Amino acid sequence: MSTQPKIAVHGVGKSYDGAVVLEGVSLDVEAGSFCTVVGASGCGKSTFLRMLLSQETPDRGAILLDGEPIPAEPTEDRGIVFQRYSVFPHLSVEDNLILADEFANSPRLGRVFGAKRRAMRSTVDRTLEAIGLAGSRKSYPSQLSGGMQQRLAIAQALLKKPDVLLMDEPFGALDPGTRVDMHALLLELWRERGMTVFMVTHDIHEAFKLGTRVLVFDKRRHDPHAPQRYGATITYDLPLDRRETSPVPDARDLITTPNDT
Ligand SMILES: Nc1ncnc2c1ncn2[C@@H]1O[C@H](COP(=O)(O)OP(=O)(O)OP(=O)(O)O)[C@@H](O)[C@H]1O
Repeated sequence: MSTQPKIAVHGVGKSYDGAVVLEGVSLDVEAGSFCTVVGASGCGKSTFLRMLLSQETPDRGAILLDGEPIPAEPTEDRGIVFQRYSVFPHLSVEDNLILADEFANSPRLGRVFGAKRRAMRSTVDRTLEAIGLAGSRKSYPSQLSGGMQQRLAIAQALLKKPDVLLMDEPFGALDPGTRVDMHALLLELWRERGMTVFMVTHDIHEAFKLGTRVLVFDKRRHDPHAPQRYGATITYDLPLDRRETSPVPDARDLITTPNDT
């Protein structure tokens, strides 16, 4: 069995206009991991995610995907879900999912026919049931609640069957009840598909509930006279045994503030 990590990050750093955002970020992630990413606002979590998607390039260091340098452009095998719904407003619920599935099955043409099309219809039907939108299949996104739109966005990303799913606060705008439903759906699909997931969240309980590994981003060094001099890195990398209920630490013990140093 190969022990090659799915994603390997070696000494990655990133600055914007002279301000260091990330420095010395290194980690190996095995396929099928569910990494949750937490840290103070503005510490570079989204920047890190955008680098994994190739929407952003590191200034230094390297990122490897399956042992090879990560492709320079975003690719279909790396799906992304943002906090705000990224669905097509001019397509119905059903057509949004059909389009995602067509691209997964025929990335060049975006169209499938015959038996493949019938199989795709049944996948879309099952997905509509799973996300509780079967009764709204003909509705347009503007006719759905925020929670329903976000469920559609997540289902759309999952139907593309990405190898690596990148999620930036995907549940941030949802009410607590819908959040719990979406957690269950995401965990079910993650287990079924064996995807490698990175999810940024501000909710430490969500991080510990969903993750098999919690990554805490924070600054190791602070210069009070030049706050932009140092960037954040991974200060805690906490593997979780999901068979046990791990106690959730107090976030204040994990994330320091400049006054702590
Ligand atoms: N394209 C860009 N150009 C200039 N500065 C940027 C750019 N993208 C991010 N930044 C800066 O980098 C820093 C980190 O931003 P990032 O969005 O990665 O943080 P974050 O940890 O995800 O924050 P939040 O939790 O508030 O979403 C911020 O100071 C931000 O202003």
